[in-house]
Amino acid sequence: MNGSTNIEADSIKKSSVVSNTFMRLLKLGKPYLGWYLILCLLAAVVSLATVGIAESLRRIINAATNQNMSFLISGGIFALVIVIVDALASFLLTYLSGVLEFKSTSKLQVSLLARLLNVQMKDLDRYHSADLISRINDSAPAAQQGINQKTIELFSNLMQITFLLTYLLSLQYALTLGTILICSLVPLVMIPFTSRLRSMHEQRQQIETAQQMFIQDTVQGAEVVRAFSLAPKLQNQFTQRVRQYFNIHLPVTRLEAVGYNMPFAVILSGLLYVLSYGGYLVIQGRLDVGAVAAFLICFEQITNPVSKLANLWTELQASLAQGKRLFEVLDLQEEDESLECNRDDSHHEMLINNNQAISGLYPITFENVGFHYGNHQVLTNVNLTIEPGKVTAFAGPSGSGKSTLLQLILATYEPNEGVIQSGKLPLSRISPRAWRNHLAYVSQEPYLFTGTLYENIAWGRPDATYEEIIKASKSAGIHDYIMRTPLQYQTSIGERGHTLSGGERQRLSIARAFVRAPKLLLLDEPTAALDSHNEEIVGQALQELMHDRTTVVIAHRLSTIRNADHIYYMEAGSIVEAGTHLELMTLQGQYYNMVETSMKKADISTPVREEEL
Ligand SMILES: Nc1ncnc2c1ncn2[C@@H]1O[C@H](COP(=O)(O)OP(=O)(O)OP(=O)(O)O)[C@@H](O)[C@H]1O
Repeated sequence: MNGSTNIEADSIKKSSVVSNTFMRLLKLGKPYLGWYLILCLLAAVVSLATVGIAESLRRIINAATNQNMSFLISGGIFALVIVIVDALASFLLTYLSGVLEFKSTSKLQVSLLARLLNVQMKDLDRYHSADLISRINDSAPAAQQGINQKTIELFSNLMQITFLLTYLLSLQYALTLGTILICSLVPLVMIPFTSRLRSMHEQRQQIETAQQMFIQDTVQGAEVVRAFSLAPKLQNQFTQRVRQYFNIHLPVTRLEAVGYNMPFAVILSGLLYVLSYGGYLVIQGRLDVGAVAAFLICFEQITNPVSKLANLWTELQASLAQGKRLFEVLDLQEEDESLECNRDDSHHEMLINNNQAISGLYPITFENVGFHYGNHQVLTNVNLTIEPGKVTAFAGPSGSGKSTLLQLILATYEPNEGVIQSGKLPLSRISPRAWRNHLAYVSQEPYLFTGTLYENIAWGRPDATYEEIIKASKSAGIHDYIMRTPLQYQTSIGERGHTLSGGERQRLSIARAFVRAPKLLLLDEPTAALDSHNEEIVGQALQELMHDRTTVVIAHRLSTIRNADHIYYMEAGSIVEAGTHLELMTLQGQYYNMVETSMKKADISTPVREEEL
């Protein structure tokens, strides 16, 4: 009993999701109502022309049968006019449909990407990048076409059926009724296939996306694949995935093949009916030969849209499946939408507060901050202050939560407990976009975009002048290198900057931070992955960048930590020690142990480092 109630509730939920998706797909077409109107008008002209062609055929055949030359000529002229009108309207219909399809799809893709760029990071974390790419590249066009193309098709098919049947009724009542009966069987034979196809389309899409993710991971991890000789294993895995895809694709193709072809059996029996019953009516003297020919033409012209209508339903299932994927992303909340604004805040007040808060004049404070990724508690009861104009460093073992803390300052994630404030204003009430406009972030592994060296620096501040870009790259110590490349600032750096060394990539990202001239600088140990030579060059650039600027730095290198104004030492998501380097060394606690261990290591590898400390 309980089980059947659950099944019923499930199916009600599913059908409401389907109807909801359908209604939302329809709404996507709202801005293009004018286009639809023109296209429907053209579709109506094409449908009328089809009737005109059947009628001209009837006239020509009857004129020939009755050996009437003047009727033959007028029938020919009538046919010619109809053919010209039909050709013109068909051309315009196809062309304008294509333009509309491009316009509407690209607009949808743009808004989908805009949404992805602004959603909360915790939501983005749930998706694989290949899945998101496929939602933009595949789901958006398929869902949009399900509305644009299919709405026009639906209208033009219905129109064609109506005009043709009206014309046939005017020719012979009984023969037309039989035709209608046979035609109505076409969609009926499709019904058993449609609902099964919808769920199978969804499954197939999921497997397709998983395959794309696999390919993307394999291609991006090409170096590791080669280094660990993973090719045979991955090939094997991919073969299994292809087989899995085949296992779902095969029944879908079989169902589609039966579903699409069933109507043709009905159509053939219909033609047989028109020929035999029409022939009988001619013998009886109740119909002329030209009318039978017109009936044959019209029957073919009616069954075509009728079977298209039936297929339309099947195709709509695929569009609905894609629409569901599309709306899932479009429904994700944007960062600014989650801003905590109460009714007393006027927009103006918020702006003033924001500007004050992000002016870099106020300390950033954490009060009892806690954070978890899903169920994984990463930060617990964190209390700290980041003083303006000073360098605050975070040290601690790997996994203690330093990068996560930096992400909270970046407002990439929101704390689950406690509050982070800039001055007196909680970060949760500042627009993340406005907040980030005034800060720069340099990570351990800088992300570079496909493009030129110039473009990659300019991402720091797209409106920067050429001189500012040069100055920034000089400060970051990358200018000389750039000038040695073949096209200098216009040299392309390949996908994610793979043509550059680690040090060059890092200096480029520091130049990006320089050009931004941020009020708040966040550094996630940018020298951690560099050798000692590069570390020195990048280190000098960083010292200049940090000068007189509120800086938060995650430091593994002792040289970076030692120079900080204030140090927080973290363990297992909590701050266990805080103070200056000297204070913490005097304390002889965890920080002291870390320094001692590092010095011993440095002693073995590079004696110079000992002097640094
Ligand atoms: N996006 C994420 N989703 C889930 N868990 C995460 C995510 N990012 C980090 N973690 C987990 O949070 C914990 C803290 O990670 P975090 O990167 O903040 O530590 P860290 O101190 O910066 O480490 P490291 O010094 O090695 O960079 C780790 O256990 C990590 O596995």
